[in-house]
Amino acid sequence: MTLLQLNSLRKRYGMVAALDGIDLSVAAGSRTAIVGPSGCGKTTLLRLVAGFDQPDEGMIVFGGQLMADGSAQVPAHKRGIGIVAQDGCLFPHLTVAQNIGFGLNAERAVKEAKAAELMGMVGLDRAMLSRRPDQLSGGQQQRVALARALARKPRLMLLDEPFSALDTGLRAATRKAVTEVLTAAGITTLLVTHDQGEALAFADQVAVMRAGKFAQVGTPREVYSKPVDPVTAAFLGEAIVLPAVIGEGRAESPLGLLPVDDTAYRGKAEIMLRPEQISVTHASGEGAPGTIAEINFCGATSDVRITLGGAEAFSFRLDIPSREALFPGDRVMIGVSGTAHVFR
Ligand SMILES: Nc1ncnc2c1ncn2[C@@H]1O[C@H](COP(=O)(O)OP(=O)(O)OP(=O)(O)O)[C@@H](O)[C@H]1O
Repeated sequence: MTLLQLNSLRKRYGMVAALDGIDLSVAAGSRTAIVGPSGCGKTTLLRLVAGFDQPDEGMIVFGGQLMADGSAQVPAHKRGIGIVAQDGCLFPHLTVAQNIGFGLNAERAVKEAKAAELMGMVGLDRAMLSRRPDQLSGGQQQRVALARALARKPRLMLLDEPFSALDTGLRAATRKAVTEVLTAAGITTLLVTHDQGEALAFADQVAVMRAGKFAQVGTPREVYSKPVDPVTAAFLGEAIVLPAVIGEGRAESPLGLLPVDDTAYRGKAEIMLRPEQISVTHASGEGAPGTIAEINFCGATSDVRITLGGAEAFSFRLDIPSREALFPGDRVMIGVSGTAHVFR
């Protein structure tokens, strides 16, 4: 069942088309991530869904009800949508308990009991209920912000880069905890992030955004393994893109003859491989010949640039395990596993 439907949404700020025709279906109970570079329109989209701003054109339907269609608009507080922003936006002068209970229409004792229950849900010690936000770590503040949003029992939760202010380890742990809480509560979630890894790890549907449009919408595996174009491919991770001639399910490429994922296509095209498909060994192994043009030791892995067939035009960069001692000028063999993706 579709909980949220966006049709041809457009929003301009003066000359800037912040949203330029957005279509999206969000299934009830699912997790969708919207990922894209800074300024592509992610926050604008969340603001429109939350009801903080109005689309110029297009339609937002939530739970079968029209929320906005360019002229009419259901106000934010009547939508039943929760939001957690980048910095949590907790009220600094209120305690954790007061923050969580804020805006709840209930007696004090009921609010306090609710706050205590939600602290358990988001994995925080109830002893923190009497603290103020500045007495909590960044990760703890984000969990309180989530508890506050959960208190209103939203049907849809919007997360606007809620982990970006946290350092790497805490970020992954907080993301996992938040995902578990939302899944257990069965709350449909829309996450906005500029972090590809976060989007792929979090969501069952990923929408890749570029200049106010969705370049691609699909499962994490689809968008990662079958990106629509080289720009989308590079945005979602390291991509090795090479020219090729395709025919009968195979590509003639600078890396030799490779099986491709598009068996119908014939002719010239670019192909893409992900680095985990590539192995590099000393010249005695099997594969296509190449030369190490550059190598930078980074500990467990080394960043190498490899040229194929002596042509700079066919060079690519790759992180490889550092266990093999390789040096500039070394001849290597490059093995490929799996299929190459064809950009038609
Ligand atoms: N209130 C506004 N007035 C004018 N321009 C705006 C306004 N809000 C957003 N924009 C512009 O609209 C575009 C999209 O902005 P938005 O904040 O949605 O991007 P974003 O993808 O969320 O970026 P970031 O990842 O940096 O937060 C940008 O070019 C931005 O400068």
